[in-house]
Amino acid sequence: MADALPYTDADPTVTELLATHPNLKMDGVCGLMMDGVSLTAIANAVGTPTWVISADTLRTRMARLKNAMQAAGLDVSLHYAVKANDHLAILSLLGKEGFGADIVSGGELARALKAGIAANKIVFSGVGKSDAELQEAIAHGVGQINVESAEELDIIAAIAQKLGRTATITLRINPDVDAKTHAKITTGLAANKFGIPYEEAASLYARASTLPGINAVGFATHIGSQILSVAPYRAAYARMAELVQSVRSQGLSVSVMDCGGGLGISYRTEVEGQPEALAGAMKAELGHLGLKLAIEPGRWPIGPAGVLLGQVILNKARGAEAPFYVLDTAMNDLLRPSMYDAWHGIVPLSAQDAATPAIPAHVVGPVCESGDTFARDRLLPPLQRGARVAILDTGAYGAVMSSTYNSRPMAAEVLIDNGTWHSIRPRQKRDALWHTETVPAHLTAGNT
Ligand SMILES: Cc1ncc(COP(=O)(O)O)c(C=O)c1O
Ligand SMILES: N[C@@H](CCCC[NH3+])C(=O)O
Repeated sequence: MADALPYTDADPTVTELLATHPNLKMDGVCGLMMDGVSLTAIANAVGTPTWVISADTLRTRMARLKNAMQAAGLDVSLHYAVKANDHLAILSLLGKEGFGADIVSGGELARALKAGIAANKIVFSGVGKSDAELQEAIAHGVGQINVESAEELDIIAAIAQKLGRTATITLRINPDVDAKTHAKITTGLAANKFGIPYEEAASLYARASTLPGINAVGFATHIGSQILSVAPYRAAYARMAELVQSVRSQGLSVSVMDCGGGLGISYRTEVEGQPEALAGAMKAELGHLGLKLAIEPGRWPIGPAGVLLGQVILNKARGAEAPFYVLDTAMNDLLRPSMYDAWHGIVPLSAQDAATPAIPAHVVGPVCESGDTFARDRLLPPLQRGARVAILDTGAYGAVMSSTYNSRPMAAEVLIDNGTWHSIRPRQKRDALWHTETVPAHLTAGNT
């Protein structure tokens, strides 16, 4: 991993994008294929917008993370960050492979348990856990709760005692390290809401070690997301190592270090974060301490496993200006471009379209917001009404961040596993948009 963000201004071509996405191939006849399955065939069968996830990609990337840790000689448990993509099929797949889960809410706890992930393989993170969520987690016997504040520690101790249980905890420490990522997804700076201030960590750990209802086993840190450089990880882990040593010198026992998630992927021309480099940083800074380590990857394993299929509703020409390609998918489906100005590759499904010389265009959705823009001045072939595209790297923080804004139903979801595709969520029906809403009797139609 390079230590400077390796962005360039030049956008990758379709050929370059396909070269960095081994699960995608352009077939001269069938068009864009994922794991040997025609994405056009899927769009024909279920319509658009549709999320498509490659199970093989997810398995391969989780295996690479695991192997990287093992090759470094580290004892590391992998807890997939459920927030990245919480579909039951995904969690079931990961549960079957023996992975644990990192959760941040009662909803994610329920999903992970429903998918068959054992409670003792679940880590409960999250800056604000309600009493009800903590009770549920402790009653189910989750493996570890990452405590975010002194206040929360006392709340957990009280709930555990009331339930007659002992809660195994780590303290999540804010190491005040800049992860050099987007400001909205950096979490390890003192100004961020996450974690316990580094300076308070040792004394709070000493207190936690004496609290009834609490089994304090160590520390956790998570400095942000889409991290491309290894340097911030090393800086954070070095600080955590110092903390472990200082706490141990007080005679306290520390056996666990949860190293968080955050490894970044290549959306545009970035060099993606390398699991082997992450393992190297963990080994260099923490390897000598005899700790049981954990990581919580979300984006890295599943981001590149997914695409979002959309169709051009209109090619809105504007004379000499770049045209607007208005898709049938929008910011209510994929929020990342509107929220973070995120860059996602856009590839036509038709080989013929993909081979046509590109012109600059703006790719937008139909939602009534100018921010509903997937790409500005993107070099793309002229795309006519009805042309279909795949928006790349949408497996993480895609479907999970969707809404029904503008009364747009939730998109369909498909999983490709071992060369066969499965519908894993039908497109939401129109009347499901309001099926939980009630209208007071005096407002119903016909009432004057
Ligand atoms: C505590 C915690 N762990 C893990 C993750 C997963 O991060 P990522 O998807 O970047 O790997 C997050 C999200 O940033 C998080 O807040
Ligand atoms: N939602 C963010 C990542 C947040 C990570 C969770 N702490 C994204 O799409 O990049």
